[in-house]
Amino acid sequence: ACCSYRLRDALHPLWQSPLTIPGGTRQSPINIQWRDSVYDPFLKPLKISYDPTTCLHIWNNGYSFLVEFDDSTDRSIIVGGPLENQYRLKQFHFHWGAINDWGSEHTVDSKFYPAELHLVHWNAVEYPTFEEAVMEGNGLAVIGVFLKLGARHEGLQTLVDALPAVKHKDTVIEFDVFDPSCLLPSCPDYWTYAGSLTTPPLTESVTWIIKKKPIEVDEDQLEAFRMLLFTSDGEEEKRMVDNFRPLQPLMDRTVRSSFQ
Ligand SMILES: NS(=O)(=O)c1ccc(C(=O)NCc2ccccc2F)cc1
Ligand SMILES: [Zn+2]
Repeated sequence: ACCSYRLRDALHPLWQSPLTIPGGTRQSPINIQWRDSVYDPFLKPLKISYDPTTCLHIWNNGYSFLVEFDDSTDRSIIVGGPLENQYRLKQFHFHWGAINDWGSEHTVDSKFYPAELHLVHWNAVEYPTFEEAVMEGNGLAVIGVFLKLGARHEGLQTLVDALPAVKHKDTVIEFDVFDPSCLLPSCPDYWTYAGSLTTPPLTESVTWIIKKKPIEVDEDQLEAFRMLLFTSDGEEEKRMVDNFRPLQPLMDRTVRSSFQ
């Protein structure tokens, strides 16, 4: 019974693959224990410059909905913070729950937020393609932003209005102009740690930059996320909710903060 319990526990329904990578030492997401994070005065401010016209389309990939960008040039980049190089924006997506009590991937002092935004960037200075960067320890940089229930977010609304068009898995809609910096909190404070992708292939290639302050969205906007489907048109409908990975062990890692 004990081993089957462990086996059942290790194979998460959403990913069908082991939840912890055998031998993984830097898996994500993690709980950020505020008091255990270490202020690093050498961390630089994160510099973000996105060109809204690099936006391409919104795509339901059966895990989340992604807003993808033209990453063939350095028009939308981040630099500074904990990063040695500049990193190119490739896509952003969200993770959310069936109800407001959970949904984020990272937690802060064991508190879940109802949703979490991930802005995915790759190191185009050192690697020729995203696919190669995904396999390297310093290949990716993902900015995580917590969403909390509150006022309606006008910038998010343009995205929410497009979601009915990507209700089913493998549907895509053109999305010409969008500036993702409108989804970032104004406060510059962040935590950073070395981690991994939170969906397969779970590679340990991500420098995580988690913003301390959440953005506010309203109930209708969260509900719009929850009307998306994991399933393709014609299949038995499964609502796209609870698309977050369980917390992973911190192991021998320190979370640094850019603030005191
Ligand atoms: N939730 S997250 O950690 O921010 C995350 C970010 C990006 C991916 C991704 O690009 N997967 C597809 C993929 C495509 C090509 C090569 C490798 C890949 F993982 C997965 C998870
Ligand atoms: Zn993600």
